[in-house]
Amino acid sequence: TRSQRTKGKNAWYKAVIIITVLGITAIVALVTTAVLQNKPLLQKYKYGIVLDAGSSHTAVYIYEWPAEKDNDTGRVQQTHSCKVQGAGISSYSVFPGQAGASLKSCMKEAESLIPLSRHHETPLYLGATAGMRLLRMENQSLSDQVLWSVEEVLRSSPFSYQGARIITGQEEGAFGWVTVNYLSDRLKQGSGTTGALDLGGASTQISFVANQDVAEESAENAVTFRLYGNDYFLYTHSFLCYGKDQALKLALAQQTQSGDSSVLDPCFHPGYSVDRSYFSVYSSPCVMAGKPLVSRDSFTHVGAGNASLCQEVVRRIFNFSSCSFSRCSFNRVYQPPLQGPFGAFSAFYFVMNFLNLTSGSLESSREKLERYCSRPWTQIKQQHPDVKEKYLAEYCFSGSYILSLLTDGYNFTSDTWTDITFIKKISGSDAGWTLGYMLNLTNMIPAEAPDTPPLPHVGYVTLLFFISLLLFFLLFLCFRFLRPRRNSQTQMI
Ligand SMILES: Nc1ccn([C@@H]2O[C@H](COP(=O)(O)OP(=O)(O)OP(=O)(O)O)[C@@H](O)[C@H]2O)c(=O)n1
Ligand SMILES: [Ca+2]
Repeated sequence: TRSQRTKGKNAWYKAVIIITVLGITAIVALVTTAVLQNKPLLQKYKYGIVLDAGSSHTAVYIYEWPAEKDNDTGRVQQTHSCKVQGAGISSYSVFPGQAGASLKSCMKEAESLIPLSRHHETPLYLGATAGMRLLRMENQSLSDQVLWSVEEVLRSSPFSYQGARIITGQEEGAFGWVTVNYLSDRLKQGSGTTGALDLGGASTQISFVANQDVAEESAENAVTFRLYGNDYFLYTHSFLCYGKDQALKLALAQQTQSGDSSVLDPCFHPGYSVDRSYFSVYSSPCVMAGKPLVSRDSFTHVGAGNASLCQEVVRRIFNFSSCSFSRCSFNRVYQPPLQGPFGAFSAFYFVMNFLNLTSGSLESSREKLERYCSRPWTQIKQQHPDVKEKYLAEYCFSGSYILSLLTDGYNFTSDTWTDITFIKKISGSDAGWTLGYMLNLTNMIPAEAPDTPPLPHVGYVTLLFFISLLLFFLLFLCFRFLRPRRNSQTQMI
């Protein structure tokens, strides 16, 4: 009976070892499967191209996103941008047929960057902004010819051409807002959003979430979006002619009304002196005031370098005289109370970054600008030999214009000034309307929140591991309690 007992014990030990080994193998296999199952496969990408045909230049943006996750927020990003040589497409009004040719080298670059197999399914859009809006106002036939010319070139590319059009100021403002909030991952979370401030050469846009009254008070400034299951009521406005190049023309037109042979301009550095033609100032449809009735064709533009006087000059290009709404920004345009924070991009960034004014209080920005504007033109040129003279000469004006637009125009104060962040890129993608425009046209932001599994992946694997461990332990306990009873019975016999 003793050998019987030892035999039984040995068999029992063998069973325990086999069960332990099998149990551990099963747990390891289970967890490995759970981990591997969700491991991303070799990443494949899809692509989209948007051409931003601005008033001062055209840029080609290439976006990419993981092929199997079309609807996932934050997944679309800019992989490349190409700056088209020369001025914006609206400047080809003299030879409209040549507008398309200017895009060719950037389009070739896009062909070489996007994998061949994806070319035919890559959507391609062109959106033109304020420069083309102004050309259309002046001469619709010329603006049509420019669009046909770019269309011809884009159609002949291997990509899936989706159209070239002049987008509205409302779209430009609203999609800039979508871009900024998509890139900062604020949409899916449903948390607070960021307003968007865009300054171009010919127009400027302001967009922020306001309450639903906007639609009642001024329907043309209201845009609603339903994104990831959240409703957003946006206020947006685009001021045509208030981009920084057109604003400079407005300011110069104000100062040349007397028709004098020279103008002492506080917005340019002391020692700056350039001959300008009256035509170059008054040729834009933005300049309402007529060209003064003088026989001379040009005037001498002389700098006086005084930022506070410049702000007074600039303030005169806004009309604050009347408002038929509860409140206005300027030019009789409705604007609800500001709701921050704000991201200010494109020329807001270029200019403020150049002037080192991207941080600090409104007062310190004013002081710094005052010092910068008063510096002699020769000194400024010496300090920045590689900046184009045309750009360099205008930074004092542009800085003063931006301060005046944001404070006198949009009503930012010393307190709310710090709500504004001057930005160029967010997570590697340029801030601007193009990304939002593409996301919208490709339906890449769903109206409803996508269904997500109740547990995150790590939680799921951990839970699975502990449940298997528990089962294994229970099995082990069963064996342990079964054995002694059978043994004692044998002993009694
Ligand atoms: N490094 C740079 C790049 C551009 N600019 C100027 O910034 C202004 C606006 O540029 P941008 O935002 O590119 O305007 P566009 O998109 O061309 O114009 P719009 O949006 O009005 O059509 C232009 O006067 C341009 O000359 C600048 O000062 N410094
Ligand atoms: Ca622009």
